[in-house]
Amino acid sequence: MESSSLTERHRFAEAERDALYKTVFNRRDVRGQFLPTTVPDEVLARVLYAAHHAPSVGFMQPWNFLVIRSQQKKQQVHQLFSKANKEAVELFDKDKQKTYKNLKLEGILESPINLCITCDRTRTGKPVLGRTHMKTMDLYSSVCAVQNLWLAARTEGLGVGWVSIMHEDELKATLGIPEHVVPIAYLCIGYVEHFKDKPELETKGWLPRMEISDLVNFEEWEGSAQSSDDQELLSTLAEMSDFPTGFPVR
Ligand SMILES: Cc1cc2c(cc1C)N(C[C@H](O)[C@H](O)[C@H](O)COP(=O)(O)O)c1[nH]c(=O)[nH]c(=O)c1N2
Repeated sequence: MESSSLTERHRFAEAERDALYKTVFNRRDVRGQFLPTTVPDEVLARVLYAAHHAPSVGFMQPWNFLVIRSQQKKQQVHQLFSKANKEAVELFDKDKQKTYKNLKLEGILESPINLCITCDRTRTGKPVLGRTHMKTMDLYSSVCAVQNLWLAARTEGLGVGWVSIMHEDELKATLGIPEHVVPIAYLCIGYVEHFKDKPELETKGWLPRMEISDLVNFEEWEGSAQSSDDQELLSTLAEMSDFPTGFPVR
């Protein structure tokens, strides 16, 4: 078989690829524009099912999905956020504190669904294939589930906001999460008035997006380009950064 047909064989059609990249580049962390509109259960089921098809170390599938709809439970979690957020602001330099205070960093009460994605570190017993040496791999597996859900939600027109400004032990106590289970992501989910074009932390001057070509190295840490292929890759990446939205697919 010719090499060109080999490379084409498994590639998705252009429109399908565009749809995936569009999803990636238009996904946003949403905190502020939630609508109270109910999320139909079949939509929620689809994004949860997408999360459940994430990769996991040793096929451990360490995740659980805690769906929170009651305003009472949301209030309790919101209190955890408020307390931790007051502590958090003090940790930044004085000049950054003003910007910090102007950021909305959660949408716990306004979003119709809160979701806690967890990692059960004992899910398939010991040892776990692939976690024998790098012990945090189960945690990363649950993060993969979060990302699957986040992307699937974007295609459904659902906003997702990740809230991590709270004490882990307090969140566990509030949600009744047992000792051996780690809360990975507390997410606020719902339909939104609009999706922003860029991260709010970028537009509000917290931090800029870095140049990807500054983050790619070769053969070893801080290794510079070795070959013309390496150079080519770097210049292609540098050109991509020229697009205002990060990519030409809109
Ligand atoms: C592990 C983790 C934890 C958090 C976040 C993300 C991730 C990956 N983010 C969202 C984060 O600020 C956001 O992803 C970046 O600013 C980039 O913006 P977009 O996600 O591209 O819109 C986030 N945002 C926020 O307002 N409050 C928070 O507590 C957190 N926590």
